[in-house]
Amino acid sequence: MVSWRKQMTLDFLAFFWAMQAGVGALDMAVMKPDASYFFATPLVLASRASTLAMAQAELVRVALKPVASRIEPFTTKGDLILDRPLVEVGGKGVFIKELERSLLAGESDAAVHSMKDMESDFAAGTMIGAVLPREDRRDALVGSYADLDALPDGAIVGTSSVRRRALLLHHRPDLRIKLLRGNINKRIAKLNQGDYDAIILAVAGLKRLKLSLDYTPLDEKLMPTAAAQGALAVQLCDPSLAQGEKAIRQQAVFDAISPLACVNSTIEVTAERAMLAHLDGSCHTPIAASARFVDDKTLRLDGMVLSSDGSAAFRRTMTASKDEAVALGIKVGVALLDDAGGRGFLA
Ligand SMILES: NCc1[nH]cc(CCC(=O)O)c1CC(=O)O
Repeated sequence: MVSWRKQMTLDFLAFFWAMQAGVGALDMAVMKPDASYFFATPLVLASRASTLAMAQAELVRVALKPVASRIEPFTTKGDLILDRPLVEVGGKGVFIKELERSLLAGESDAAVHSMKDMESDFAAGTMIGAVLPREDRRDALVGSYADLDALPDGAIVGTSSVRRRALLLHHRPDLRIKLLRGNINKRIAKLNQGDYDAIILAVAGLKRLKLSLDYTPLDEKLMPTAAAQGALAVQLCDPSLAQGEKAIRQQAVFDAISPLACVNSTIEVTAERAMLAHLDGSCHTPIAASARFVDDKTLRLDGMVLSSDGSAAFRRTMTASKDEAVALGIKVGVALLDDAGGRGFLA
């Protein structure tokens, strides 16, 4: 097998020869071997070790073909501490930091994340190489009840998300919300044991794990979703900051990852995350942000902030050109803060 470095040289020589001989761009495209030649060793995808994270990383691995890649699992702090709400363990970053460390240390080439779990600012020197086509973003009511209205008085509902808790209590103050952490299979096992009447999980996770169980996707009018829910992000080192051989490999990684991007999903999550960043990226505050295209050029962003017990809630919907996703996110964020009477509302 020809090493990728030697192949680079050969490719350059071929290009040089083609320039000299006046071969057209079309012929060059045909001469160019497939992207997998860059990797003497396969592209290493870092993932959390949970079953959902591994299934998501596998989606990226398959999408990357013909570039050869393998998945390297990492156990994160968020996976180890399961008896406390995420906000107490250190917020969303607990799922991400170990993967970022592996990227920066050169142990992995790219990291696959649920974008919902990424803070607004990630490790310096890294970037989002691609946001994949988004899965169904809705929350699901899992269990034998067909809808929130069908839950009996005082029913015990499992979730550890401050947003889901606040929204549930907003609609049904009688419900008893009980902490539920751990990977999806453990959560479902706890439901089946009878610890809860129902639990809330993301539809995206259930679909990606191909779990066949009873669930009802919840209407987004009642349960607006978290920023970037259902979106997968691939994070990598910014190749423009590297030097020498590292830069060559990081550029090859970038070139392999960037075609996986879905433009519309990227624009949606950009608006949602801009709103979240303007309000509070810490996930202490219940915040929903969900953007959708209303036509080819126009984006509508639905944003909501609630008090943690759901008794107070503010919601705004605005539209803007798809080229102004960040401005739209900030505009909705500003309006919500104004409605809520300022930053004092954010816990
Ligand atoms: N914090 C856990 C988490 N992060 C992303 C998902 C679901 C997959 C997605 O939103 O893409 C989940 C599980 C859940 O909310 O049920």
